[in-house]
Amino acid sequence: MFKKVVIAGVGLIGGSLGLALTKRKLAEEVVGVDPDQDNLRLAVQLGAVRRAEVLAEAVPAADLLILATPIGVTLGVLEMALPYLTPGTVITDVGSVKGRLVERAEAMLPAGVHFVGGHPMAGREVAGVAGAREDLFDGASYILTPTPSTDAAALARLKLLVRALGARPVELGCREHDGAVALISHLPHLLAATLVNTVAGEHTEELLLKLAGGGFRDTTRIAASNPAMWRDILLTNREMVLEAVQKFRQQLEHMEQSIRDFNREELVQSLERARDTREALPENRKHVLCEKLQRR
Ligand SMILES: NC(=O)C1=CN([C@@H]2O[C@H](COP(=O)(O)OP(=O)(O)OC[C@H]3O[C@@H](n4cnc5c(N)ncnc54)[C@H](O)[C@@H]3O)[C@@H](O)[C@H]2O)C=CC1
Ligand SMILES: O=C(O)C(=O)Cc1ccc(O)cc1
Repeated sequence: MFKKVVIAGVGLIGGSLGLALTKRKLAEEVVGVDPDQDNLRLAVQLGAVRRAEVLAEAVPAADLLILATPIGVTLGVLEMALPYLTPGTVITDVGSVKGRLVERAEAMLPAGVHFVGGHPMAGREVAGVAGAREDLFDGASYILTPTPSTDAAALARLKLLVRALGARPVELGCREHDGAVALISHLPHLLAATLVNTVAGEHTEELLLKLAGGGFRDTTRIAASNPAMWRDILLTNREMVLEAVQKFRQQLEHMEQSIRDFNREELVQSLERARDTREALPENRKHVLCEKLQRR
């Protein structure tokens, strides 16, 4: 499918892409670029990349460049790669927030080099290549964010790649993407962290954690994720996250009022609506929700 794939940022997501590309024979060679030498060595050992290179040697022969870095440095890495890019290279990223990234990337690229924004809706609570998994993207949605100037052939190649990873390509505009992930990924993260902190703020914290059963575990699993990554996500998608918080606050206040008023009908209506919506959630989340997988 690809001759040379270069992954800049061989962490959890970059490493998982490297493993999937290699194990599924989707690329002749996968090369890693990362300033963290220990992580890079481990990536080679685990087979996520065949070897490590620096951007200047890796990029010229790349037919696919995947930017899998923290969102704050993605554009900087692309800028550093600019002098080495050759026509025909397709570039994609995996960032959790798009903002103006795609617009800026498109504006800086030379003719014949094509950028298509990407975002796999799959992850784990651990950072670094040590947590990378070949099957991370199996059954997941994988968002692509084409624009009116996106090259149709580059988009088609990335859609094929996404399918070959076992994921389902979903096309969204950047703003639409950021609004959607604010509600279904960023807000849940914020709430999981807030829920844990609510318990952590009690003087009986130790007892409470001892008593906590599946409900607390299930609703707070993602609070164990990488804090630096989530800080970047929440601040980069600030506007959409604040809108989502506002919507959540309205729902919470509605529930609160039903309880205050002893309004049995309204309370059960809210709970029934939530149950029915939750039951209709497509069942494709083995990589995200399956506890067994996390323990492996
Ligand atoms: N962790 C998750 O569950 C998901 C994360 N993402 C996105 O994937 C991206 C990467 O996240 P993770 O893989 O979780 O993080 P990670 O921390 O596991 O990996 C990031 C890697 O980028 C490297 N890096 C930092 N600066 C670099 C530079 N200048 N050049 C090259 N490499 C550099 C780091 O050394 C690290 O190995 C983020 O943009 C995040 O928003 C997307 C979906 C899920
Ligand atoms: O929110 C989730 O479903 C996860 O647990 C994994 C995850 C984290 C960050 C992303 O940008 C996308 C997926």
